[in-house]
Amino acid sequence: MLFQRAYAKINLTLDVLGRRGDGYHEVDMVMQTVDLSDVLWLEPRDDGEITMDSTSSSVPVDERNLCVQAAHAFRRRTGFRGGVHIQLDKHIPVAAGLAGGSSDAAAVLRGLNQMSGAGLTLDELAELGAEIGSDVPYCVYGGLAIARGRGERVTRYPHVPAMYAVLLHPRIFVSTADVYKGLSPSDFTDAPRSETMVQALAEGQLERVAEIVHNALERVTMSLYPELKALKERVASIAQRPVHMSGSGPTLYVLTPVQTHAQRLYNALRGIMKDVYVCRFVGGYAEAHARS
Ligand SMILES: C[C@@](CO)(OP(=O)(O)O)[C@H](O)COP(=O)(O)OP(=O)(O)OC[C@H]1O[C@@H](n2ccc(N)nc2=O)[C@H](O)[C@@H]1O
Ligand SMILES: Nc1ncnc2c1ncn2[C@@H]1O[C@H](COP(=O)(O)OP(=O)(O)O)[C@@H](O)[C@H]1O
Repeated sequence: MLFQRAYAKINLTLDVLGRRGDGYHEVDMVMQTVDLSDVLWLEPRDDGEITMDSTSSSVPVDERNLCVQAAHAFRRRTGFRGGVHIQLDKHIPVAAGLAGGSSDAAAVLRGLNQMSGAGLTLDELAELGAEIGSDVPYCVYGGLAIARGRGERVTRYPHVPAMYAVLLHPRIFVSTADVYKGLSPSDFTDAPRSETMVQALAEGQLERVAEIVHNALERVTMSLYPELKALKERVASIAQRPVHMSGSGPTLYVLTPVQTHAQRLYNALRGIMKDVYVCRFVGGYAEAHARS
């Protein structure tokens, strides 16, 4: 049995440069892994089947699951014929803007690479991941990175900022496709903030980071879900710090470089919401099982 951890991400910046002809948007985003994770167990099957189970009833366990899609994509790419049963212990909220599904898919790619001995590089796994979803290539690497294109062009930064994020997941279901559809040209920019963000993180200007955070999708998500806007204002008044949204939402987060501040904030926010998490920024996945 093989064990893989699949971490959540938050978007520290998310700029949209414009709409493309293929139904996607050209984006430029700073992604950061946080230590909220799903756990996957991969068990070889003698009959060559791909099957899965999940602790969460909110995700399908058939071909719609990104884990199953990743296993098929891996077999197509490598010719690996082995079967696998995937046990998914789900802890990352679903459809939350935290890339839980993409991260699970990336974990299956890394896990099958190890199990099969196929020896694909992380770059090759990331390229394969793009067939499954825009965020999967980033999730193959994890850590701090800028993702461009539709998300699949990833530049990694080895730096791990000493930062905490308090995440809040209001139980609202958000469709990523609907949010992108709601963008208008006034949401687009030619001047993405990603380089500025990465520089501030590298220079340890952690208090500046919260000022640079930007998410072009926030206007749309907040207009689709006015209750989220109200919640954000309430959280800001409790936290006395800026509150941000990850990805297409609805997860909100507050950043602080001080662990005791994060813990205090967690205690205060638990009074108004059930799904609150104190997370630390973490680096990328070890490359031990892939050629470099
Ligand atoms: C918004 C982001 C930010 O990190 O994350 P989440 O909120 O999903 O975590 C991503 O761009 C989401 O990536 P992901 O969830 O992998 O998207 P995909 O499955 O590839 O696409 C879902 C749908 O979103 C739209 N889409 C996605 C990516 C992109 N660059 N432009 C788009 O317009 C398309 O309509 C697409 O059909
Ligand atoms: N392993 C998985 N975990 C979570 N969601 C999954 C998974 N496989 C497929 N999905 C589907 O993908 C959609 C987006 O899920 P998720 O990746 O959690 O959100 P987001 O893209 O907002 O970060 C959901 O509608 C869910 O049903």
